[in-house]
Amino acid sequence: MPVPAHIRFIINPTSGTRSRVNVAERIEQLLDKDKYKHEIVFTEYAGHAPKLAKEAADAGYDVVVAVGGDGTVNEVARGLLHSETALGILPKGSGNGLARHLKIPMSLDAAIKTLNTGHVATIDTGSINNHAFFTAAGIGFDAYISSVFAGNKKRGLQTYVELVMKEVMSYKHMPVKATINKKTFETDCYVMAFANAAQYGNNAYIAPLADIEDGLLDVCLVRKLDLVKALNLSYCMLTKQLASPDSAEYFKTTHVKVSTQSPIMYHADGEFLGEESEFEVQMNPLSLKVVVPAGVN
Ligand SMILES: Nc1ncnc2c1ncn2[C@@H]1O[C@H](COP(=O)(O)OP(=O)(O)OP(=O)(O)O)[C@@H](O)[C@H]1O
Repeated sequence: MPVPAHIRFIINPTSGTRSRVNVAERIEQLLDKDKYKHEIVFTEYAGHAPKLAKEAADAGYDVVVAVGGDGTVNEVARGLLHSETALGILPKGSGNGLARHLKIPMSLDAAIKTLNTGHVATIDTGSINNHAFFTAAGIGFDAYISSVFAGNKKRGLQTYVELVMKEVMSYKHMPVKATINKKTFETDCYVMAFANAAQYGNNAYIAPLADIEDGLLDVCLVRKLDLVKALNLSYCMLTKQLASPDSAEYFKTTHVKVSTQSPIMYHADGEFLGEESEFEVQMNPLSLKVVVPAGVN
C-alpha cells in the first residue's frame, strides 16, 4: 500500500460571506483517507497563515490547502514559495482569482474531490517591492479600490461592484515613469496591473492572454479613463477579450520598474499594501507547486 501524503488544511474562519457550511466536517467526509493523512488548523489572526504554511513546508508536508479567499491563498502560498510542498485551494472568497484560473471548482465538495483526483503542476509567481503575488498586483485605481474595500465592513461581489461604480469616474490618473522591456517612457497611469493569472477573480479578465507557466508577467496599462473607455474595458474584461488599444495597452515582460513624483497606492492579490513612489515588479518563474484538477496542465 502506498504511504498516504501529508496534507494540512489552513482555514481562515473569517473569509467568505455566504455559507455557514462546516468545512472541516466536509473535509472529514470527502477527503480520500487512503491518499491523505490530514490535519486541519484555523488561522487566529491576519498574517497567521504564512507561518502555519511555512511550518508545514519545513516539516515536509506534501500539500497545504488554503481555505479562504485570495487573501488567504496569498498568505498560504507565501509560506510555500520555492518549497516542494504543493498549494491546494478550497475557494471560499468572493473573487477566487487563482482558483478560477487553475480551473479549481467553486463548489466546496467538488474542490475537495479535486484534491483526491488532481495532480501537481508548477506555476510562476510575481513580486511587487518584494511582496509576493500569485494572481495579480497593481498600482493606481485597483489598489485604491482595495484600500477602500479593506476598510469596508460589508464584503462580497456586490459591495465590490458598487464601490467600483461609485469611484471609477472620480479617480484621477497620475504621471509615472515606467521601464518595461528595457524601454523607459513617461505616461499617465490610471491603473497599471501586473498579471500572473489571466483574471482578477469573478471571471474579470485583466490579462486574457496570461499564461501562468510562461515565466512572463502580463502588464495592462490604462493611461486615462473616460466613460467610453470604461465601458469598453469592462465589456472586454467580462468577455475575456483584449480592450481596444486606445483603452488599454498590454505588455509581456519579466521585470517592470515604475517611479512617480508623489506616492501611489499598490496592492498584491487585492490586499492593499500602502503607497510608494518606486516600484520593482518581478517574475519568479515556476516557483510554486499547486494541486490542479486532472486534465489541467
Ligand atoms: N483568524 C483571522 N482573523 C482575522 N483576519 C484573518 C484571520 N485569518 C485571516 N485573516 C485575514 O482575512 C483577510 C481576508 O481573507 P480572504 O481574502 O481570504 O477572505 P475574503 O476577504 O472573504 O475573500 P475575498 O477577498 O475573495 O472577498 C486576509 O487579509 C487575512 O489576513
